[in-house]
Amino acid sequence: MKQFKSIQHLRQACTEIPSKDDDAAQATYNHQKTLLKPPGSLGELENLVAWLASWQRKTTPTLNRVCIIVFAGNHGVTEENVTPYDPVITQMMINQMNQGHAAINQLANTANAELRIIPVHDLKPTQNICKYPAMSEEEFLKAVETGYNAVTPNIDLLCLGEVGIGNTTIAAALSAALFGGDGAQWVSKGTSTGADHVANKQNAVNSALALHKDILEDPLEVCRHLGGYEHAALLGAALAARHLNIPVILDGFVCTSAVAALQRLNPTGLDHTKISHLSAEKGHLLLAGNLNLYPLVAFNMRLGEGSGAALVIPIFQGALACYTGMSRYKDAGLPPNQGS
Ligand SMILES: Cc1cc2ncn([C@H]3O[C@H](COP(=O)(O)O)[C@@H](O)[C@H]3O)c2cc1C
Ligand SMILES: O=C(O)c1cccnc1
Repeated sequence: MKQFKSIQHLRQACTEIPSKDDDAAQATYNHQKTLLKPPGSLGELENLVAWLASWQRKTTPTLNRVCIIVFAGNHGVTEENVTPYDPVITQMMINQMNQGHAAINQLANTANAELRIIPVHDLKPTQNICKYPAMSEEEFLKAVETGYNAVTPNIDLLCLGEVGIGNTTIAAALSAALFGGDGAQWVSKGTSTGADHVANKQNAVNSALALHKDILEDPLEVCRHLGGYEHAALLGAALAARHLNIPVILDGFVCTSAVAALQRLNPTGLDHTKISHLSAEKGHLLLAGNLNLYPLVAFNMRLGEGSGAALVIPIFQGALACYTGMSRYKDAGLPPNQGS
């Protein structure tokens, strides 16, 4: 079991990270040129195979074990009336997921993926970020460890998701703290349909930024002061995946905000991740742009739970099936590809 004894110890794990295997990526492009199709005709699918190979560090990537991990947490900022839903829904959604009845269960089944649901900090809420640091150092590091240790080395592709009433406010606060701007730029409605919640969310983000102004230059302190338990676990899981050569698919705004600090700590820190879909939360586009990570699809979804990440798994499965299943020109008795 991984333990982080201090923020400094965690910072070191975030900065000293393996790089990708460019030779494995190049080997996939070489093989793709021999396949029975015009060169490059599978477009982005060819790049996805190369990306999987470079982070799995093998010339023939595998997707035998695709795992979706949903981290759950609660948030003191719900005191600020930032969401119409009661925090008890977080536990209720975990129960539903454990019984197979949530949206994520249907999408996970469709993609043949394993689903793990992990409550963080026993679902006890963080402190209200408008008044206090969200977590103590110990609480923060424990939540990061929970995420880190949830990732087992046998996973081929890790999809990340979350549930936690109030967590889109936290996503906006983290994004503003890491990349500048204020509540007006980063907040949108989350689960709400009313303007009142949006105004309250903006005010909450602005007062949290003012309260914690002295730590905004330090990405991990930003995560501790303005983040949430599930956000910290998501960061830990994405970090573990990097150390274990596992590529990662992120869900929407909440997931992306949770792991963004990894790129601030090392400019390549999120290169092993892809954003699955562009969330309907407007902050997601701004955040993706700041991270230089571009979502694979835009379906106007704003659910969370890992739903967007699960949705794109079949794209990767299709890309790999072509790569491993197609004939080469020479298998078909044809001369080598004339287009290459
Ligand atoms: C029934 C229900 C199921 C959900 N599944 C994911 N979320 C999503 O909505 C919440 C964040 O939105 P906000 O910041 O507006 O509270 C998180 O739980 C997120 O996973 C849900 C929300 C609800 C109500
Ligand atoms: O994009 C997200 O992550 C999101 C949007 C709305 C509600 N929950 C999550």
